Amino acid sequence: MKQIVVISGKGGTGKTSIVASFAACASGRAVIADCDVDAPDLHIILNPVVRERREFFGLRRAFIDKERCTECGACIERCRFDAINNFEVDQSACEGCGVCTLVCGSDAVRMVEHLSGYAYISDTRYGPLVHAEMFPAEEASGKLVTMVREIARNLAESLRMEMVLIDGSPGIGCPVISSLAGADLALVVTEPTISGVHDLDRILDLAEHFRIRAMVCINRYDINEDISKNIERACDGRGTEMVGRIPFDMNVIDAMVRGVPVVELNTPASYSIKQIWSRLMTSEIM
Ligand SMILES: Nc1ncnc2c1ncn2[C@@H]1O[C@H](COP(=O)(O)OP(=O)(O)OP(=O)(O)O)[C@@H](O)[C@H]1O
Ligand code: SF4
Ligand code: SF4
Repeated sequence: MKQIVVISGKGGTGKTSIVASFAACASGRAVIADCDVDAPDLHIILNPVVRERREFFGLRRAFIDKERCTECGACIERCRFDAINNFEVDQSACEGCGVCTLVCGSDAVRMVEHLSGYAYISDTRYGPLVHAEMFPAEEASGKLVTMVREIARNLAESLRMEMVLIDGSPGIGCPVISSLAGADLALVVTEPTISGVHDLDRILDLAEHFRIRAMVCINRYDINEDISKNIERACDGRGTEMVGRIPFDMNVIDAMVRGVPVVELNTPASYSIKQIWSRLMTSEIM
């Protein structure tokens, strides 16, 4: 069973449109995992029917037992996040570091689990989808990504699916590291803008660091063909394979509004996406 992750250095490059199309291409052969847990939107195109919900416990938070607290102030002094005021922990400021439990000589602080979101296993017309929601102001999205990936991997194994197809988080922070780790192949989606070029470099460095084979595609390549050529040269220079160029195509937006993967329509973008999929499937890693 192989794990393919689609990532991008920045949001809005077209990652979700591409993963939804790949889901259609892989229909019945893949478990799909939406690891963009901070802003999940794959469900908009895949219209999942939820089958199972699992609780997600993020960071543990501190609680002070007023009965035991001697009001010595040691925890207030040592909390780096100024989360303790008037011998009470402000739950939205507590980062769960646990320092207060270590400095309290009266055993008055407890670290308590709390519900931070849910992971879901759903059915879609292309196969199972594992997705998640984080409650507002919650943190630990990297941990939730790890949970989504673990559920997806176990599901793929039990259903004897060929692959897990992962819609990764954008950026290069903790959630994207959790999306990438242990993947067999990463497709990096970029676009021909200055920030796109800069972010591409950072995300390729990250994939290289984890020794994950990365390939690149340029979405909306024709909005600036000069920058697209620069991206191609940069990939050449790094020895990274450029697997495709997707043109700007209003049908992609239309498909998203209609809730269908664009590959289900006959359009210039869908043709390019199918070609990219074929290249991924014929890569020696698969
Ligand atoms: N080739 C294209 N031509 C025209 N519009 C496109 C193309 N690819 C994507 N779009 C549009 O760009 C927007 C962003 O695409 P999408 O949501 O797939 O990107 P994303 O990288 O997953 O974004 P996010 O980081 O917000 O999840 C959407 O409105 C989508 O319809
Ligand atoms: S767990 Fe850390 S952040 Fe939270 S109150 Fe204690 S010291 Fe502060
Ligand atoms: S360190 Fe313990 S006893 Fe001292 S103020 Fe904090 S909770 Fe209370």
